[in-house]
Amino acid sequence: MRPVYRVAQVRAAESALMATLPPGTLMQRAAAGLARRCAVTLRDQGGVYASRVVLLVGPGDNGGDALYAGAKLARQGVQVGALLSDPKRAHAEGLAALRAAGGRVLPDWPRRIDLVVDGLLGIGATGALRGTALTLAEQLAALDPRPTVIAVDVASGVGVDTGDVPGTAVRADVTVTFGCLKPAHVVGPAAVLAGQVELVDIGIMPHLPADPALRVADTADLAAWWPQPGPISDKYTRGVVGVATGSAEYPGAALLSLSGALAGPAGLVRYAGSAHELVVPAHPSVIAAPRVADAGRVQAWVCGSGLGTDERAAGELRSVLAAPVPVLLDADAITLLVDGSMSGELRRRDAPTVLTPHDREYARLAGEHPGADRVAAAQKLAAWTRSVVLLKGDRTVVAGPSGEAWVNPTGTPALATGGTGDVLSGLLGSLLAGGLPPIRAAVAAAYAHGLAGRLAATTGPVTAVDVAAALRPTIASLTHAPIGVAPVRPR
Ligand SMILES: NC(=O)C1=CN([C@@H]2O[C@H](COP(=O)(O)OP(=O)(O)OC[C@H]3O[C@@H](n4cnc5c(N)ncnc54)[C@H](OP(=O)(O)O)[C@@H]3O)[C@@H](O)[C@H]2O)[C@@H](O)CC1
Ligand SMILES: Nc1ncnc2c1ncn2[C@@H]1O[C@H](COP(=O)(O)OP(=O)(O)O)[C@@H](O)[C@H]1O
Repeated sequence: MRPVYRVAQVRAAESALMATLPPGTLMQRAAAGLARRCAVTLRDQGGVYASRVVLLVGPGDNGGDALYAGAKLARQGVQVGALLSDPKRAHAEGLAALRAAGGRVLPDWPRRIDLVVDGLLGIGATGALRGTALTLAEQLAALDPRPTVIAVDVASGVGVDTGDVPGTAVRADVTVTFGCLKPAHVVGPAAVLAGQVELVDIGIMPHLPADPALRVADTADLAAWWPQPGPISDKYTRGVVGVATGSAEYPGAALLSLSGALAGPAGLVRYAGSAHELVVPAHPSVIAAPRVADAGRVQAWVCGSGLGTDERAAGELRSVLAAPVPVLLDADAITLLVDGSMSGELRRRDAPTVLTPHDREYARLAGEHPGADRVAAAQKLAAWTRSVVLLKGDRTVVAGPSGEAWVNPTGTPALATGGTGDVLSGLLGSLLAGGLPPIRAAVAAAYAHGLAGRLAATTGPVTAVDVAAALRPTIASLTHAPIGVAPVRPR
């Protein structure tokens, strides 16, 4: 797990550490890491010596980092020029260091540029870019050919704590950040503008709180969490997932959510719904019944996609909500919840509930669009519904009722195609049935689903069927599941 901290947490940790160090130490550490990364990029592009670097320098310490890094590069033979957004307020010592190393302040953009270092704004940014900083960012975006851009700490113009992009912002190829990740690196449209994020350790980690604002799962988490069968497992002890999706009208939703469920760790998949005669020929291992009440015992239910919103569907949803097991609600189940008649059943549930809305479903449930702060939006709905909320998107957010929040790093636009949400819900339900706590089940499902989308995209345009098929190799590689039979050693 990689922790992510908000600006106030970072500032507090930095202050605590700075009190123990000579003034300027942290900026020197930051600038050294930044200069190292710039030199690597220049080397990859053909050479450091005599390459041309433009520093965009704002009025704060972010500009100071850029100036000191520029001074280090100038000493390695790089031609470094600085464009200042606010010359009177540019970091004076940094500027003196740049000049002493042979760098200079530029009156305008030079013609040849190998690398731009964006030091306009860092964690002191508020709102959309304005003034000369905005002009410089617009001019940068218009450069042709586009030079490589390395952002200092964050790409200028993004909402650091939210990942929102309220106006024009710099698009970076690489962001060199200091101390820890911030939300703008991992969530919302800002995450895309960050490019590849590299973390420079400046020593603040021990001063950061144990409880981060946000967490990002990694492959080690997935390997540790994914339920695995053991020698004494049977199909029931591995967990049984019930899938109440699809209908005679929308049988595809049933087939897709079942294919997601069948890729998960549950030992048995049951289906309940009016598509029951259609599902068994496609998925012979599934036990199918017409209604939830006839389906038999399960350890988790998945309900919603393709279910419809008629009386029959509402009745099935009531049966699912009444079950004392974890329940995942998606699509039509969310629509059915919106009219409020089942909100009592939802709030009274003792067993966990997971809601998986996309933005329009979120707006229907919450009465407002998720807005600029997607993490806060997911946390708010989670607290209000006492559920785990998986808010879908390019960087899917998972939040629990206690405020714990995660963001998924594996998403891909290839998943923006009909039915992939059904595959996700089936997989997530199987993880719930397999015994994973609901936040972990949601995080793990989104992670594997994103990777499966990426894998499916390597062989052409992606459909939801391709994503479901790609789940198997993805999960095998994530969980190091043994493939084949271990060789028996001759005695
Ligand atoms: N603290 C530490 O220990 C370390 C910090 N480090 C570095 O410091 C960085 C933070 O520096 P910082 O606090 O000086 O803020 P920073 O982002 O450079 O500038 C803010 C100024 O910009 C302005 N401004 C704001 N919004 C604007 C907008 N939308 N459009 C235009 N202008 C806007 C605003 O001025 P205003 O005009 O509003 O008065 C404000 O004064 C951090 O990201 C990291 O790089 C590293 O060295 C490691 C150690
Ligand atoms: N632009 C995008 N980039 C990355 N992932 C996306 C994008 N658009 C949608 N997704 C993902 O694709 C899935 C779509 O789910 P959903 O909207 O429920 O579709 P459906 O109802 O057709 O199955 C979700 O996992 C979502 O996070």
